[in-house]
Amino acid sequence: MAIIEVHELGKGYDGHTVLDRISFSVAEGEVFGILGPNGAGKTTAVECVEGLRRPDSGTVRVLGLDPFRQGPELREHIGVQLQHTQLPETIKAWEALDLYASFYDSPRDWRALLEQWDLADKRNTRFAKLSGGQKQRLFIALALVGNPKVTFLDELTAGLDPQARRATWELVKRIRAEGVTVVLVSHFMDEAEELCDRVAVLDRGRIVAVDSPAGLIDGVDTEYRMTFRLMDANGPDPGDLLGNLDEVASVSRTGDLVVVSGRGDFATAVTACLARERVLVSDLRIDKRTLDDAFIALTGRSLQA
Ligand SMILES: Nc1ncnc2c1ncn2[C@@H]1O[C@H](COP(=O)(O)OP(=O)(O)OP(=O)(O)O)[C@@H](O)[C@H]1O
Repeated sequence: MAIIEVHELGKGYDGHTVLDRISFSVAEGEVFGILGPNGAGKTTAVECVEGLRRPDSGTVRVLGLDPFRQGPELREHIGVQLQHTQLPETIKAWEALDLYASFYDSPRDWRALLEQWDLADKRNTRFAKLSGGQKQRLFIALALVGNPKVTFLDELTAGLDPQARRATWELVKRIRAEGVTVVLVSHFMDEAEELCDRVAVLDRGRIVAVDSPAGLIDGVDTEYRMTFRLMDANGPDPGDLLGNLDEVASVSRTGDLVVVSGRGDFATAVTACLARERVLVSDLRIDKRTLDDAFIALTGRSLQA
């Protein structure tokens, strides 16, 4: 069952279109990613769905409610972690939870949330004195205190170091395991690949694909990419040698660096050909396609650029 339905949602600022009639739906219980580069319109889209911004056109329904017109009713059932959530520096962890709980008719017991998110010994610690990871867990607890059916997490891991990001991913998996639908806004491919059941790829205000991460990767016409350096830059041209192999889709060269993409028994075919032609190479690396490759295939540019 769809818990969120977005149909032809349009939004612009000062005559400039930011969302160009986007449509997607989110099923109950899934982790749904909205993925795109900075400025693609992700926050605008999600804030229209949360009822925080008024769409110019189209319809949005969350749990059957219109977020803008039925905001107060809807907010009883959603949990939101905004991109730039802040709390007063001196508020204690328990006070923040108690305050947020007071906004809802049937909140969860925040004492249990403190336990669950490993903050029990920090209940009297002021917000400013919490570590980055503890603040992150407190924000998640705050997003869950209203006992939501859907929670929105916007750039949850921006600014965190790799270890803290991975720890946060585990938290998202825990939210999902509790049966809460998660809408995750991110510009990190690896995060979406790890966490999302389905992803909407947003680029310049348009949705260019909605699929599972594996489905998006399958859509890329090549499976592997090999890079290597030529030890003799004046030797035979690798494009001529490799370009005719059935397994090879493309060959590009910049100086002594060669990038070859292909599918099937690609690595064997390429290395056998190089050996046969006595082409010596170094720094050889083979990568399997990732969501980033799918994004490049869909939009013509990298998300990480
Ligand atoms: N309130 C506003 N008034 C005017 N322009 C805005 C407003 N909010 C966003 N924009 C513009 O709309 C575009 C999309 O912004 P939005 O924050 O939705 O993108 P985003 O994909 O979430 O980007 P980021 O990852 O950088 O947050 C940007 O060009 C931004 O400058």
